[in-house]
Parts: sequence; structure tokens; C-alpha cells
Amino acid sequence: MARVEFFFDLVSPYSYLAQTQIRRICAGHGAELIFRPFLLGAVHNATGNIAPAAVPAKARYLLRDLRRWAKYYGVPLNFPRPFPFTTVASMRAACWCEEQGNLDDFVREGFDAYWVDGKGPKGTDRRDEAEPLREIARRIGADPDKLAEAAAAPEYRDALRESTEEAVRRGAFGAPTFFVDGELFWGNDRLHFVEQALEGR
Ligand SMILES: N[C@@H](CCC(=O)N[C@@H](CS)C(=O)NCC(=O)O)C(=O)O
Repeated sequence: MARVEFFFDLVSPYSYLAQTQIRRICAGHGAELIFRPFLLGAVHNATGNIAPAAVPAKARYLLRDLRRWAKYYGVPLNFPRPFPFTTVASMRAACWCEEQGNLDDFVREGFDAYWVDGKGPKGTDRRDEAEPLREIARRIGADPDKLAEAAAAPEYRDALRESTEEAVRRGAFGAPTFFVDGELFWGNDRLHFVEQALEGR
């Protein structure tokens, strides 16, 4: 069975788009799908990359591009303001969900909360994540206090750091990053190559 790893951060709109498609793609090819949390800002820092929205002309273009993709897929997208926002606690909580076996639900509900329903963090301060985390907990049927506790615990801080470092070691520089049996693909707009890779297996 082919194995698709999907490294994501809830702050990444292209990861939101890609996760609306990746389950169908993997199911259609009988591939195993493994979501992997990482911290996009740390990936950018480690690789000397910069967020595309830091270039004003690119930021304006990306907004149009994202809307076109959402229309193309027929999925909702409500670009959140302010942007960017912090996801450090959310992504640590994602590491806890990975351990609990409900990361798939976290991914779906987290992206929907942040990129569809306007329930994401309203700033870049860690405290801005308190309510969004409670929202995700409600949606996935987790104990909100446990999720908040996990987000503050050193073991999930370390788990997130390790998965981020692993992604960088393996060649990641942005999101979404996929590995198909170890081969790296970057971008929602490269999902057709992911499919092609799966067809050849
Ligand atoms: N064309 C790509 C754009 C993806 C993208 O801009 N990703 C951002 C995060 S949402 C990133 O990490 N960019 C790094 C870069 O542009 O090098 C796609 O369709 O997914």
C-alpha cells in the first residue's frame, strides 16, 4: 500500500484547499493517508524561506488564486482576518490528537473552523488561540481542558519541534508538503503529480 504523508499547518490556506481533496485522492488509489503536523513559520525560518504574503504584490495575487481554487473545487473559503495568525498551540494540540488517534478529525474540523467559519485565532498572541482550541475540541468531541493542557505541555512542544525538523531534514520549505512513499511534492497545485505518483504504484 502506498503511503502519503501530508505535512500541514492550520495557518496555511493552500493546505486547507489540499486537505479538501487529499482524502478522496488517497481513497481512490488505495493509499494510506497520514496527516503530520508541523509549524510553517519554523519551516520558513529553518530554510531561509519567507511567507509569500510578505511580498505585497504576491499577497494580492494569492488572494485571487485561492478564491479561484476554492471555486474550482467547489469548496467554501473565507479568508480570515487578521492574517497571519498564531497556530503554535493548535499545532501542538494536533500532536496530542495524533497520539489519541483523532488527528484526521482535528484536521477537518480545524481547517473548517479557521478557513470556513471564521473561528480562528484573532491575532498572533498565544492567548488568541484559547477560544479557537475550545472550538476545535467541541467539534471533535474532545475535552477542551485536555486539549488546552496538551497545547501547553512540553512533550507536545517537543513533538511539534521534532516533526517540523523532520520535514525540513527531508526537504520541506513550505506547505502543504506531501511525501508519497518518501518522495516530496509541494503545493496544492501539485496534487495531480501526487496522483500520478500513486498511479505508478
Ligand atoms: N502554488 C502553491 C502555493 C503554496 C504556498 O504559497 N504555500 C505557502 C504556505 S500557505 C508557503 O509555504 N509558501 C512557501 C513558498 O512560496 O516558497 C500551491 O498551490 O499550494
